Amino acid sequence: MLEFRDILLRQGGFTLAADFALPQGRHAVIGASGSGKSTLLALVGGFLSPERGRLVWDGQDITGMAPGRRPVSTLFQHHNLFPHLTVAQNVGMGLRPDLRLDRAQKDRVTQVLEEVGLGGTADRRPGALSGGQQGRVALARVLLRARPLLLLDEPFAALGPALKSEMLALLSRIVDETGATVLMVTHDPADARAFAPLTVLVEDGRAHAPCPTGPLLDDPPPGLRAYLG
Ligand SMILES: Nc1ncnc2c1ncn2[C@@H]1O[C@H](COP(=O)(O)OP(=O)(O)OP(=O)(O)O)[C@@H](O)[C@H]1O
Repeated sequence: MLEFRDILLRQGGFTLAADFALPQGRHAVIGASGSGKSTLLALVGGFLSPERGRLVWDGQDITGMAPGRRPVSTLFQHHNLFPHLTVAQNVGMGLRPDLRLDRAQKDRVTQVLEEVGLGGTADRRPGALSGGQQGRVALARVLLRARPLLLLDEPFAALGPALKSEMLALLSRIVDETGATVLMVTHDPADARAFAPLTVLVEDGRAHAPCPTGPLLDDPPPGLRAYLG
């Protein structure tokens, strides 16, 4: 469980407040543009520090912990793949950034590439793959890191609808298998409905406690209604 205990984070003239607990499982993060969704993820990832409050993961205070030491992996919209490395090397970096992988680790890379439907692409470079395949490489790297907290910021926004729903289904399956806790920022209510039983609404600099996705989107509060159109 991830607890936001009386958090206040200041960024320029903007403040983000959060005071709730996030249970294990899949969560969408939804809210108008500029409401603070990416800021919330940056707080959990350790890239921004709160001026007040604590962030607690499974009873451990991680407020001051460096990003690389947190139990967190992040999947960004721009997949941050290294163009000069092969697919297998890009994925292997999830295990060891220096890429000194032993036999068992190399086998795990092969296995996770199979899982995301990329068996046979290990020796290619990202530039030789489609956008959807590149997204899967980034997903494979995140899965291999196997951190219990997964942050996704509009991860599949660039994909077509069919590929996107395929990736969301794959991600849901793997998250359920691993028992991870996920926060996924999305602008698409259909993605939130498909992926996340619970949604964190971010409204005017306040992140609200997660609530059931369907009812929230069926009857959104005025700000969210205006944003969703
Ligand atoms: N580096 C910064 N310095 C000062 N203010 C910032 C900075 N980055 C973002 N902000 C402000 O913080 C607020 C929240 O930004 P954030 O990116 O979290 O919103 P968001 O909900 O993710 O928006 P979007 O949906 O448009 O990506 C915005 O009002 C933005 O102007």
